[in-house]
Amino acid sequence: SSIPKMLDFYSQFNPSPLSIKQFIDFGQNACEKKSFIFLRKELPVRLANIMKEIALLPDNLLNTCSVSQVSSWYMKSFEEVLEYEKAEPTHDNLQSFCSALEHIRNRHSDVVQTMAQGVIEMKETENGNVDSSMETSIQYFLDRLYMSRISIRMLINQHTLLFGESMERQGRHVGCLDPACNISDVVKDAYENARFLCDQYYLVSPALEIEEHNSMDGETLPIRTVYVPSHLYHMLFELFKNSMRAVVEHHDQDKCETLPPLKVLIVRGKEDICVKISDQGGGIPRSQTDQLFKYMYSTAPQPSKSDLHTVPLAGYGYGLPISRLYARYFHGDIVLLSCEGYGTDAIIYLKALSDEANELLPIFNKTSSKFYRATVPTGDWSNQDFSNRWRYLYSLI
Ligand SMILES: N#Cc1c[nH]c2ncccc12
Repeated sequence: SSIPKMLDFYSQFNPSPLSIKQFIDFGQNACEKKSFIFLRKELPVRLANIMKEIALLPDNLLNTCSVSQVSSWYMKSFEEVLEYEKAEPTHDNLQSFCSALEHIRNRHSDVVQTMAQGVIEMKETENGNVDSSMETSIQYFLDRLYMSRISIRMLINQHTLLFGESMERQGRHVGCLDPACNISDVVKDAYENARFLCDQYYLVSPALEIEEHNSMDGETLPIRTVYVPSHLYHMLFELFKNSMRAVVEHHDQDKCETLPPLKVLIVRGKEDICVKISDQGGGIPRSQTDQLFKYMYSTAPQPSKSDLHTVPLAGYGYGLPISRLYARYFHGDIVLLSCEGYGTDAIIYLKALSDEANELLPIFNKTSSKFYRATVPTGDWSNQDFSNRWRYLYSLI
């Protein structure tokens, strides 16, 4: 039957969140047929859910050529997966399913940049005055689009790593998961790479001090957990770049003082694992902290490509909002606590227990579609400026 009918059909189902424990348990004695049977239903469900939401976008964003480009990528991928809806799990079909997934993953590799371009195009058509309710609904949508994309790429990566050509044993790794991820090793890795960029541009960089406390499981060190190292690396690399930039720019060089070091504290608690990066980079005022997580705010007209690699720590780009989505994807978070005039603590929270680390997935339903069409009540807090209406509405969801 037609694609729009299939869209309506599959968008009625809620996505099924998997926990890190389920990913690991399945992957440790993985069965390609079971994975195929699960994915040929779950991928269309997740694709259809987010495609319904793309269709609800404000017209001035939906009609930009960038957003229609992204929408056509999703439509094409949805069709391609549906070709396997009733296919027999023969060796050939399993093999072609795997390459179809790799093809889909490549098709969607530039979704984030293309959406950022769409936001810029929209700002141009609105000649810059985008009201805050528009900003809030774009923030709401992009958070959900990118979270959905993280989850679909996680499913595709697990299947192609476990059953694809690159079958060579990944040591103890299970797909892109490491059952014994050494957190301080990932911290050092991200620090060294951010420091390389910092040295290249500023000729100096702050030192790193790491401290670990394990209040659980016999206080064993180093602290290890089941996680996706590439997700943790992405978050740490982004935070280190911002901390280093703040420290170097806050300390004028001619005094030849050594820069204050970045201090990282890794703590294993009963429920949470925390990775705190403390810098003495002068901090930012409280009024600006949540701006750093905004897609609209951080979509400054992109410096030309040449600038981006010459000024590696320039702008904030989408790094912070997307890093926070990676943390939230398995029910963790990223929080920025700044003391203006002194420095900033950036804390990554992870779930300590893999059976509590469930995927956090957007669900297309009446609530989410209402969000795009709502007329909101007048302010209900004293001297609340009316731009915060959406925040109030958001709090209801
Ligand atoms: N992320 C992050 C940051 C970590 N330290 C910072 N200082 C000023 C502005 C942003 C940051």
